[in-house]
This record gives sequence, C-alpha cells and structure tokens, in this order.
Amino acid sequence: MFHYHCLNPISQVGLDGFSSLYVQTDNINDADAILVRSAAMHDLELPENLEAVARAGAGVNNIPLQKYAEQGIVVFNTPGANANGVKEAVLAGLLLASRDIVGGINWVQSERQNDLIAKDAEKEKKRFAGNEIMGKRLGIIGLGAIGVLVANAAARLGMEVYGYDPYISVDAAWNLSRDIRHIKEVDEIYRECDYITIHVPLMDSTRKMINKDAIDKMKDGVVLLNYARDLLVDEEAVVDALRAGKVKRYVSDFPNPTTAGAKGCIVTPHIGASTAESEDNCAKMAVKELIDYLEHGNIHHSVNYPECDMGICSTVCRIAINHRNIKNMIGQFASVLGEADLNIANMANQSKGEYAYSLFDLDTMVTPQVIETLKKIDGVLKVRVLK
Ligand SMILES: NC(=O)C1=CN([C@@H]2O[C@H](COP(=O)(O)OP(=O)(O)OC[C@H]3O[C@@H](n4cnc5c(N)ncnc54)[C@H](O)[C@@H]3O)[C@@H](O)[C@H]2O)C=CC1
Ligand SMILES: O=C(O)C(=O)COP(=O)(O)O
Repeated sequence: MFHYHCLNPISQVGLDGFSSLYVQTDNINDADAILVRSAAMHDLELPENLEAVARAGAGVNNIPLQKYAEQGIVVFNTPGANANGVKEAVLAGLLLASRDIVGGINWVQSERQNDLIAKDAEKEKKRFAGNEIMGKRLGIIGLGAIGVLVANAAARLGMEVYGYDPYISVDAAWNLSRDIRHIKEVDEIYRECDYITIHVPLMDSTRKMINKDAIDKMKDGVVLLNYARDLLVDEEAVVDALRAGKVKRYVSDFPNPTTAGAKGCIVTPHIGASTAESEDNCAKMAVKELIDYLEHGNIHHSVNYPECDMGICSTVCRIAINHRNIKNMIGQFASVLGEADLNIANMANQSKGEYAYSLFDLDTMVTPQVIETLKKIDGVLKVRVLK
C-alpha cells in the first residue's frame, strides 16, 4: 500500500490512474509520494518515508532538487503536458498587446446604461485601435516544448519567427517548422524583433537574463511576453522602459507588486497552464511516473535522477539503489550481493550529474541484513526492495 499527498489540487482524471494499492492522505508525514503544482517546497519539512515528488507541470524552481537528490528522493516533472495550454495563452498575449481588447471591453462595460452606446462606440473606437501581428517579427528565446509550439503557431499566423536556443533538444529541433529562422546570438533577437517571448526554465544561469542591457539593445516599441517566470526578467528595468516608451507592452503571467497595475503591463494570474486539458494531461503523466517508480523502480522524466528503465521485474526481487555518481559503486554492490550468494539476473546503472541509480533483479529474495550492508556503503543514499 502506498500513500500520496497532494500539495496543490491535482486533476481527478489523473488521480483516477492510481490503483487500489494507493491511498490519498491529508497528512504529509504519511506520504510515500507527493504531487505538487506551484506550491513552494523549499522550506518544507520532508516526510521520513518520502520516495518521490511529481510536479504536475514543467517548472521545478519551487522544489529543492539537490536537497531531495541527496536524500534519494526522485523528483519528476511532466514535460510538454501543459505546453499547448501555454501556447494558446501566449497567442492571446500577442493579441492583447497588439489590440486594446481589454480597454474596449471595459469601455463597453462602463457605458452599459448608455442608450446611445451603439452610436458612441463608432465615435470612441479609435481609442482602442491597434496593429496586426501578421508580418511582424517574433523572437522566441527557448525552443523547448512551449517555445516550439509558439514558434510554429505564430509562423502559421503570418509572423516572421526568429528562434534562439543554444541547447535545443533533437526532438524539439525535429518539431520546429522550417519557416523558423535559427538565431545563434540572442542579441540578434533583441536587435531585430518587434515581439520577444521567453520560454526558458528559471535557473541561476537564466535569472534576470532580460535586464536593462538586453532591453537597451531592443527595438523602440518592442513588446515583451513572459509566460515562463517573473524572475527571468528584471521587471524594475521593464517598468522604467515602459515609462520611457522604449517597451510598448509587457505581458506577464506572474503578478507581483512591481507589475500589477503598472502602466503598459498586461498581467494574468499564472493561468498559462490552467486549462482542463493541461491539468488532466499533467496529472495523468505525473501519476504514471510515480506508479512506475514506486512499483517497478523505473525512472522517467526525472529532473534530479537519470532515466532508468528495466521494465517489470520477472525475477524474485528487484533492488533499487539511489547513490552518488562516484567510482566503484557497482563493484561494491556486486560484491555485497555475491558474498550473500545472490545471483544478479539483470542490472542497470545510469547517472546524471552528481547522482546515479542502479537496479538489480535477483533470482533469490534478498535478506534485510544484505539491505543494511548496502545502505552502509559510502555514497549510497537510499535502498529499496521491490518485487
Ligand atoms: N505560465 C505557465 O503556467 C507555465 C510556465 N511554464 C514555464 O515555462 C518554462 C518552459 O517550459 P517548457 O517549454 O515546457 O520547458 P522545456 O524544458 O521543454 O524547454 C525549455 C527550453 O529552454 C532552453 N533553454 C535553457 N536555457 C536557455 C538559455 N539560456 N537560452 C535559450 N534557451 C534556453 C532549453 O534548451 C529548452 O529547450 C518552464 O520552465 C516554466 O518555468 C511552463 C508551463 C506553464
Ligand atoms: O508547469 C509550469 O511550470 C507552470 O508554471 C504551471 O504551473 P501550475 O501547475 O499552473 O501551478
């Protein structure tokens, strides 16, 4: 029996993927697994039995990945599962920044008692006039799951799309329309584009990457869109640039005291992935990842441990070991198992950065003493026995 705890509301369609082996608990301290969306986990006291965390979404800046890896806790996310939801929100952002749709709607609301509204609308509408996006140049920084969808959709709407991503994955490159211009220096995006949208993860290396220097290089009247994370942008600098007329509009999905209400900012309350479809997709993928890890020890889409898959165990038992990526670990595991007269039928070992993961399928049941010996090896962070 496994217990899971939800730190945020998680779509029931996804949770229905858990079998009767799983019970939802309100007490986080009972949890073997946690499902989370954007709740901040940095200061959270960790439950003792916690094996895994699944982020039903893409961004993992709310989770202390290294600290969890140190404790052998595998953190998953759900790559691409909410990308279409965000893509559609970005398309809305492009249009909201180009046409004063919100101003127009507000005017109609304010005039709702006016019997002459139809006639007055024809007089007033020039105040809400805008421009079209067709033919304009859109720069996309970050061509992952979301950036690629935005690029292809914008190209289909007639925009000239420039894409920049020095670390683009092979899959993303295959999915990118051939109409997208491959940009190798981000400055070219700053220099040439009428609209710039950012789709990179928040990490130390990307924090405030859109700063005053970058804005100074941009075209006058540029529109910036940020559906990724507010901390990627120096928003004080953006507000100054809006005041100076350098930036025309800043569209963001992350309200904070700097941007909420600031002139020229169009801010939504982090709703990029808040669609029924995205919420269901993320929850379904997260639940699948947890089940495969808790029951079979397989790791898919982890952000702090390597991919590792040995399918379903067809021998007597499987041992899963989370450990440091240092030399002679496999040698030590094999000698402990050999000395205990246990034959390794199948094994896998994968590493990612400082951490590694090993699976051993054995022909005989392992004893608690052998598990204790494995746990004592320097560099071992967690040992589990699975059937
Ligand atoms: N507003 C919302 O509700 C949502 C926001 N997000 C945010 O969007 C971000 C991106 O999401 P996905 O596209 O799904 O992630 P992804 O991991 O598929 O793509 C990120 C891309 O950024 C690229 N990248 C990393 N550093 C870069 C740099 N310095 N310059 C250019 N490219 C760089 C990577 O190579 C990768 O291709 C997430 O990390 C999250 O913060 C994601 C989903 C929903
Ligand atoms: O997936 C992401 O990175 C998001 O920002 C979506 O966050 P949410 O699940 O809507 O709280």
